[in-house]
Amino acid sequence: MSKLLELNHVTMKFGGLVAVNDFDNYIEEGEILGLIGPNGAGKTTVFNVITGVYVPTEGRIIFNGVDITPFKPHQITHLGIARTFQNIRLFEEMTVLENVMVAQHHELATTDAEKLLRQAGREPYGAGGMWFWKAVLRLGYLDKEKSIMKKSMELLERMGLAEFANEKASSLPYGAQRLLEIARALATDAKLLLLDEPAAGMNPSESHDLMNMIRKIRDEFGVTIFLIEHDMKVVMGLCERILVMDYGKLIANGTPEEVQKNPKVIEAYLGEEWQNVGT
Ligand SMILES: Nc1ncnc2c1ncn2[C@@H]1O[C@H](COP(=O)(O)OP(=O)(O)OP(=O)(O)O)[C@@H](O)[C@H]1O
Repeated sequence: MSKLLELNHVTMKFGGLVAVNDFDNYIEEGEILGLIGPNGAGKTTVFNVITGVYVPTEGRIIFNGVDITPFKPHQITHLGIARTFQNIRLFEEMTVLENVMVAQHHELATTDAEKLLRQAGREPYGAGGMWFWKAVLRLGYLDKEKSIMKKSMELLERMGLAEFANEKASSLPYGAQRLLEIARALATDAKLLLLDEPAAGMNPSESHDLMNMIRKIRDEFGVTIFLIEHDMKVVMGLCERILVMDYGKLIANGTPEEVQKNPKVIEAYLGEEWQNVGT
């Protein structure tokens, strides 16, 4: 297997606070990799430096052989890294289908529509610009719209969300909203999917379905998965390898079995209660 993403001695400081401290690891192509650790350990900051939200203070990030360290978020999305967030970030007023269609905005943006909107002084994807995309999607204003709609419907079908296509995103059950976020990320043709606490707020049956869906996405879409998760049943049952962070530092790297037995991990994070979880 080849390395899809490498983090080479990455450090991220916010003033005096070292949120990520000399993080040195990699993600193999096709892997389902977990990132765990206590609150404030630096997990989301790792996602933020990978996706270009922050440029790391030190170190390099290599994706598919390309040094993406200084790249802007939209460039990184374009190269094939997509993410979901801890708190669901859907366009609530749009339908499920429209949410997936808008996520392909880098395709829409190849037309003059975005330029037009910028000239008019409006942010294309901010609240003010949303009316515009809604109109574009509804009216079939752009030539590409039909193929984007077809691709979006196929994606919804594969994710088991097709029955909700014309419902408002906010009307979906919670677990389905989380799946819709993943569908949106996949719509960008991502090679690497970063999932920030995908099982947060899910009941046991929803998180069980989520695990199956994530495996299916990896197998059928050929996507590599890197996920942050506090639900140990999900992490231990799903991930092939797990990285553990504490106070910005990587303290362990191994299979679920290895990580569960690691005394440093038990002390920093897992404690006693995880032992009831099993694998
Ligand atoms: N933009 C920022 N400015 C200043 N400090 C920040 C910033 N982003 C994160 N931090 C700090 O960096 C540390 C790591 O935060 P981070 O959100 O990465 O942790 P986490 O492991 O994802 O935690 P959780 O499990 O609670 O989501 C925290 O102390 C946080 O307050």
